[in-house]
Amino acid sequence: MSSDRRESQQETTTVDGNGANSNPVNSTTMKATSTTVSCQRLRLNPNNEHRPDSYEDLQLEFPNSIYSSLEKYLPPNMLVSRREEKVKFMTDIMLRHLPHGERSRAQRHRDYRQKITPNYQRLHKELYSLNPTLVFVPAFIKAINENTEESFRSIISEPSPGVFVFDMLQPSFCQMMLSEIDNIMNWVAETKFKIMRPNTMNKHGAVLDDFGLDNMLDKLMEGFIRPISKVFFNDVGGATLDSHHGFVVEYGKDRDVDLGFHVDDSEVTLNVCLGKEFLGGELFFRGTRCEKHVNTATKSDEIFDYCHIPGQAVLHRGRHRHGARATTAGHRVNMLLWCRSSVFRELKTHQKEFSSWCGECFCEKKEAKGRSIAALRKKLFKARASRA
Ligand SMILES: O=C(O)CCC(=O)C(=O)O
Ligand SMILES: [Fe+2]
Repeated sequence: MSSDRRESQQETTTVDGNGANSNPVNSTTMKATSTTVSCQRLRLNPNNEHRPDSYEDLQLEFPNSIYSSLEKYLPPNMLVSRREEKVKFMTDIMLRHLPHGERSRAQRHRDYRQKITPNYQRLHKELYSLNPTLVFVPAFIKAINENTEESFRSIISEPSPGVFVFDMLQPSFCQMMLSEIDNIMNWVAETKFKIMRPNTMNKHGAVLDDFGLDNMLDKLMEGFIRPISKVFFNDVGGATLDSHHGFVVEYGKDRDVDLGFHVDDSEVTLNVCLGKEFLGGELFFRGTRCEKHVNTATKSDEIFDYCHIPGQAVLHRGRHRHGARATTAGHRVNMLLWCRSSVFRELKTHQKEFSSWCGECFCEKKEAKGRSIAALRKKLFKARASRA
């Protein structure tokens, strides 16, 4: 049996991350604050005159941009408060609106991060804020600044439908990230701290968000991945990506070997190789499927294999079925950003068919259309025959 057939007949797994995309506010103060503000409410009509604070430099429970947007709904007495007090107030309100299970999960995750952030000593501080010229190759920055489909197409290739490939990261940035990751792994080994792994399938690797890189990765998603996804993945919420799960995976000796056939818990996945030197590790793609059709057969034109190159990014729908072959020599490190859209997830619950992106829904729709045209033809033919 060829390896392709084996993969396409394998059951596809949905890989879940720990789902978190946020950093803690001091939990002791948080509890105290929730007692004092829990009876307070947001105002119904925003104060549009108010100029919100910037929250970008803070490690927050929810995406930073939400705080700036929510601020104009604060009651008048809160509008003049210090930024930290506004953060506590808004965090408390948002937490109160999470379902109970979600709230305790968020609390546990906040406690977990609180054990890391004050103790982990960053190696390269410049990695923690996004400086485009430090991170990206010039052609990528130029295409993003122009922000047109044409400019994206000039630097991005699509070797197979729905798989977009482009040069993205500066070699010096890859080096810096690799040494920061080594530093994280050394801290984990020295402190014997049991970290959460990136997802249900990888035993190695680390969640970058948990180590303070969440703000930088949020900027990467908002400023650089969302504009591209808006053009190429509009059908899965590419224009409305609003949260992420950012992590690294490591393959080689004493690390993961390969990654089974799966779909990601994301709308759009950015997968970029950081290095180092390795053999193998190819990504294999086998067509995009909705939940109902995730285990249906692969068509020959959906088979595509991709070889990782350091600095080069692959962008694909999370529902594009894929896996990674064994890294047979050396050490491979990849950075992943699972980008999610809450709007798309909500809309999806009201839909039954996804022919704009699911290969199987598309075929079913085409076949149904073919059948109805054939039935109509037959009817017309019969009518004409009976008139003759
Ligand atoms: O190893 C790779 O490059 C693939 C990783 C991946 O698909 C994932 O983590 O979701
Ligand atoms: Fe994946």
